[in-house]
Amino acid sequence: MTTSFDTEHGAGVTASAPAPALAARTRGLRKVYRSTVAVDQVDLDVPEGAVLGMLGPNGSGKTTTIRMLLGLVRPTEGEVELLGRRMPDNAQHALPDVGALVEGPGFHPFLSGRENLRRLAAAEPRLSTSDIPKAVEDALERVGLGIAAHRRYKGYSLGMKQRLGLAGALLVPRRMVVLDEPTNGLDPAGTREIRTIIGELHAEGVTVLVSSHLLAEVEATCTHVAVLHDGTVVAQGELDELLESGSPGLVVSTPDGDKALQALQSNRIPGKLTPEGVRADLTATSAPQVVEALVHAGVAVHEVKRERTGLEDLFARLTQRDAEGDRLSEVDEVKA
Ligand SMILES: Nc1ncnc2c1ncn2[C@@H]1O[C@H](COP(=O)(O)OP(=O)(O)OP(=O)(O)O)[C@@H](O)[C@H]1O
Repeated sequence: MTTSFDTEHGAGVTASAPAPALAARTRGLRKVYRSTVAVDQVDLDVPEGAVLGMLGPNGSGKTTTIRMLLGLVRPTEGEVELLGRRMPDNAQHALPDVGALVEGPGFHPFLSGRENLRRLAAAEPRLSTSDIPKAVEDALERVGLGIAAHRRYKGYSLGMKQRLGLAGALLVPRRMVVLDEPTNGLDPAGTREIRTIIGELHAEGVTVLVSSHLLAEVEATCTHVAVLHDGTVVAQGELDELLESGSPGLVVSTPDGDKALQALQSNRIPGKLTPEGVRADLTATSAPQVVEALVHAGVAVHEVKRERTGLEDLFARLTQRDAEGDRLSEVDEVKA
């Protein structure tokens, strides 16, 4: 896929297949803090309507990337486009459509959650004064903070602070919501609620960018993933494709296991018997070729599925510090 940077409209120009519309993207993004390279050569694509999970070890550059996307930090080099607008110069046009929960939202410690949210709501260009009370109550309810809304922010637990930050992001309908570690400090019930809210936003067509350390959460909630390591993106794309790319195996359910294995062998496809049928190795062949070989041999194929690795395996392999060569070859595979 070839892309170009169209600052006015945000649409990628392709020579061949049409590019997916992108809610956010970066090209050659780099941020250097004195001697620390926090982010380097990051080309991130966040497709419209996706729930993209940004994963990476501590210090891999997730927060810095998010802050540059939102115009909170100016890149040392590179370009950022958010909802078709160049950032940070067009922040005032892009940001009203973007709800964000980033580290350390500036809430006032001696005001209640509700009062803090009202102050935030007053600064929302899309909210009229008369709509503020309802918008605030709706957002508090949505994040499960209704009962504690009268209490001072100062006395909130970390999880309650996270919920209030999330309420601020959801004060008005958004085209995109950016959540930096939203489950930080939340108990399992709170984590489940965040998952539900992300699911609701996705169903409404809102693009969600969420950074997380919780791989299981990302696997359960995200359609897309970007893995960062040492400030660079080592893999990105659809979650299913990334998971499948790590395991070149096809699991075939069939009552004719022996016949299937024979068919694989006569087509020089490595395979083995499994309880449900056979597993064909896809290192040197494709899934359609396996199916064709089996069907041609008269094997009753009931079900075919690619083997998937867990996100945890994929993440470990991509971010392994002592396996640079392996990591790079896998990235090529993933991007191919
Ligand atoms: N304001 C800053 N000044 C100096 N160095 C910074 C600053 N912000 C980030 N860094 C450094 O940049 C690197 C990337 O940090 P960043 O917070 O973006 O990573 P992260 O992936 O979000 O980490 P975590 O998962 O721990 O939140 C780290 O080495 C960090 O110490």
